[in-house]
Amino acid sequence: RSPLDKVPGPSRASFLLGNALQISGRQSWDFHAEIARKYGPVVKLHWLFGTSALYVFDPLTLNHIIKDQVKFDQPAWYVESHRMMLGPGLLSVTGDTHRKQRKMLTPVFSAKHLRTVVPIFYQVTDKLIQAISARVPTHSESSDIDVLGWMSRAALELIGQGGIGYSFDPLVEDVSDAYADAAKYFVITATSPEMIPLRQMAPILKHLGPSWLLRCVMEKSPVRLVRRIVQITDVLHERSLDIFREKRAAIEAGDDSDSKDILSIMLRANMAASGDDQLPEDQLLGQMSTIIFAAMDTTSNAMAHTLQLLAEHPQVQTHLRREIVDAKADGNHLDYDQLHALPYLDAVCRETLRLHPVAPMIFRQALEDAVLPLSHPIRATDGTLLREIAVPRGTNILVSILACNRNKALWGPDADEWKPERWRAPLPAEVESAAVPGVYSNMMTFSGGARGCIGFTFSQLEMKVVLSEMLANFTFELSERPAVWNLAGVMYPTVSTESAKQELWLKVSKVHEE
Ligand code: HEM
Repeated sequence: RSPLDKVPGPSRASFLLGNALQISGRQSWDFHAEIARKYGPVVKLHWLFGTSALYVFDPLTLNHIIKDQVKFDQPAWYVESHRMMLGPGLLSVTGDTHRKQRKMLTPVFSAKHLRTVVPIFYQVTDKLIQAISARVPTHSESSDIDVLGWMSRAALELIGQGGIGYSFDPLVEDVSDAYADAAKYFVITATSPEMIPLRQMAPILKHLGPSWLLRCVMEKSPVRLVRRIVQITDVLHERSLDIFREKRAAIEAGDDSDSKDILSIMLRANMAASGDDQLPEDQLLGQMSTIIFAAMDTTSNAMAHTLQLLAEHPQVQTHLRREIVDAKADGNHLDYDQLHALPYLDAVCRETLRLHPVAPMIFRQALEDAVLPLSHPIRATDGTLLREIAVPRGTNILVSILACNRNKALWGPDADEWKPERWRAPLPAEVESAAVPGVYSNMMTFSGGARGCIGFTFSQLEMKVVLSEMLANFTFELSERPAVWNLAGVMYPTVSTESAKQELWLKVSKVHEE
């Protein structure tokens, strides 16, 4: 028996998998909405292999979970499986090593540094615009374009050039690159619902023996997804190693003293660090794959989603284009400050990331017995009132970013609607007083605390550069091909609930000069 048994929640759907597939299935949006509505902001779920988990979006409870990395951190299965796939980067280290890595990387994401990356972002975005223009031949007609495909290519190139100083894709021509292909399939494969039960094995597999033995087992696995992940991570690792060695040699030879990409800055900072603060080679390498993994699909899907919403709301699109075109009066690129001073662009980005948080839920585990407070008491299954919940060590916690961002008690009855205007007025008092522990605008989209998204300012800048140029050059309308969003570690669009191919089609035409 567990103290969690008193917490209300849905009944078990499967003996072995509990509610895990219901909560992580591609079309589990209704299940999320239903349990949030029916049971409130703390819900007990039946989890894998007969265990229990908590599904949480109560802001006070989240504060205790997100801000206390000693008591609550990412679960062992999450950390170990990331380590197997990406190496020891930020997502797969804990404790002091995590703190040391954050200390080294944080300055790279400062506003001071990001200003220097803006020209790199525009070089990439100009090519993106050129490439799409070539596919929208006349001024009077529109073309059906897979905007997700283009946003993904651009996002890889932006993190390639801005993150590791490497070009994967010229954009203006179609070339096939093994790394770009592998990167495209990595996130969807690694975060698919089918992988969640498999990834739980990682802490056990770690003790199987030497890494070559583990590799042999994975390569021969009867599960196709596991074999696929081995192939993908091999490609990612080999190329990362080549780039890393080339870059390090250049820096050591003094040929790369002013490159602005994250990797160069990290390598230079590492060389300058004192013995204790220095990171070993495997951690620097792990960082490269982690940053690319964390940066790519998240931002590209957010940008594609924004374009889809603008196609669905033509008036918002027109208003936003007007704001951008007016600011670009002389036709030049908008600089860092000008981009951040555009109120409507900011409102559109915030509202999209609120309603459609790209990573809809994240995992935590209680590392020791703990007591979690609740904003409001809840009625337990035995009829008593619960003001706090005793959480046994090892309990899995699903932080519902989705439910927190759509919480009607905070955002009001229209919380499920996309309304950029809500950011043009003071936010509801309930939002302000809830003190949601997210790093971004009272939302959990980028999480918070010591594990909050380190790249959120990078991502914001990327979105604003790309969206401002896309809107200045093109108009977007809905295509006949539907866009179906699927829930996963990183949500993604397909044309149907059956299709596995990530794509999002819109009718794109050139903006008419007035
Ligand atoms: C719309 C875009 C993005 C969203 C919604 C997003 C969201 C998140 C979330 C929710 C986490 C917390 C994960 C957890 O605790 O389990 C996270 C972590 C992280 N993100 Fe992002 N992210 C985005 C873009 C980026 C970009 C562009 C980068 C890098 C340039 C990045 C790098 C990272 C890293 C390295 C971590 C791990 C931090 C740590 O554990 O210390 N992300 N992100």
